[in-house]
Amino acid sequence: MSGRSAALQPPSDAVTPVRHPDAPAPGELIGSHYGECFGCGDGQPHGLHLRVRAGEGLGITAEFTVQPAHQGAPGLAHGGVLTTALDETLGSLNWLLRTVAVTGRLETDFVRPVPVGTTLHLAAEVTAVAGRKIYSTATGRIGGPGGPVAVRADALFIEVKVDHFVHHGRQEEIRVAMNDPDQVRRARAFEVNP
Ligand SMILES: CCCCCCCCCCCCCC(=O)SCCNC(=O)CCNC(=O)[C@H](O)C(C)(C)COP(=O)(O)OP(=O)(O)OC[C@H]1O[C@@H](n2cnc3c(N)ncnc32)[C@H](O)[C@@H]1OP(=O)(O)O
Repeated sequence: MSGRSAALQPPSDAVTPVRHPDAPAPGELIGSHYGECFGCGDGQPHGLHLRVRAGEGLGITAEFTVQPAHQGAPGLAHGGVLTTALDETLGSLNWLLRTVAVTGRLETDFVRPVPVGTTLHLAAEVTAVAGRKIYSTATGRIGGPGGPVAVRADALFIEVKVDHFVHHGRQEEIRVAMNDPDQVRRARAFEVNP
């Protein structure tokens, strides 16, 4: 059983967005947007260390292997961790639009249990854009990229300015990020008009 709420249905004036000409090439590994990110950063020992690749059009793929630190029930991935993997994959679609956006709404269907040690093969795509609202969908499969769906999600991301993070983030981390030229470059890479 699945279904998305009305808030995740694109309005009638939504359009199909265009892949940004400077988006990473299909097949290119998309680096982490922030080293301390729980989803994609290398700086989090128990993070997901998600590896994301740009796909064709408005799609991307990603992989994440469930570790013992990600358990909910014995030997099984925690649902919140699986949702994080979907959220991070969907968030990486920002790179294809070169837009900065944050998750506004995310609805997950848990279809099959995912044991520890399993590699989750994720695929996500942007489906529509209406003003600042970006609609997207993702699946996570087990046993290979063509294997059965274990989780799927629909999401609404809302475009924000980089200032969103500077204003809301704890100053300690913001200061470190702003003093890191690589981090500033990565943040600016999301923006169409830096
Ligand atoms: C320096 C370092 C930089 C690093 C960069 C890394 C970036 C990558 C990060 C990726 C990390 C991975 C991902 C993560 O983990 S992102 C982290 C998790 N997400 C957040 O923390 C977001 C928290 N929420 C907010 O900040 C605000 O609520 C936002 C910004 C989202 C909207 O507040 P804002 O005041 O700006 O806008 P608005 O309220 O006028 O709404 C605008 C439109 O949107 C519609 N709407 C809004 N919410 C919802 C909803 N829940 N359901 C349905 N609709 C919703 C709303 O009806 C309106 O529609 P319309 O009236 O126009 O039709």
